[in-house]
Amino acid sequence: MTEKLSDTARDTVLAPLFESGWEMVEGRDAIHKTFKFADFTEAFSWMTRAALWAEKWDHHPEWSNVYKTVEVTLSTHDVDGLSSLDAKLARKLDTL
Ligand SMILES: C[C@H](O)[C@H](O)[C@H]1CNC2=NC(N)=NC(=O)C2=N1
Repeated sequence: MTEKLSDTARDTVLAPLFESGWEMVEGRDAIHKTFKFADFTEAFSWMTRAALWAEKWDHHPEWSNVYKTVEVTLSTHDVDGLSSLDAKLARKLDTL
């Protein structure tokens, strides 16, 4: 069962993500990061790899792509806020 991140978990789990460019979305319990690539092919192939992880983990990003930029917001809709699944997916997106 997925649960909202506790205050203590937030300190340990979110801190490294903030270091790598993720930030809280204003007015919402969600995190956001802008990913920039060399060109559209790089951006879209990264999205394709990301989509396979999202599907494997049944946890999906809110995202949009314009040319070589991908805007990603992560939140867990089932709990209306951040869960460990968002942190897990964020870490994966940072390494793809
Ligand atoms: C039924 C299915 O498991 C759920 O709707 C999953 C699918 N992907 C999801 N993705 C995200 N980001 N949050 C969810 O709560 C969620 N729930």
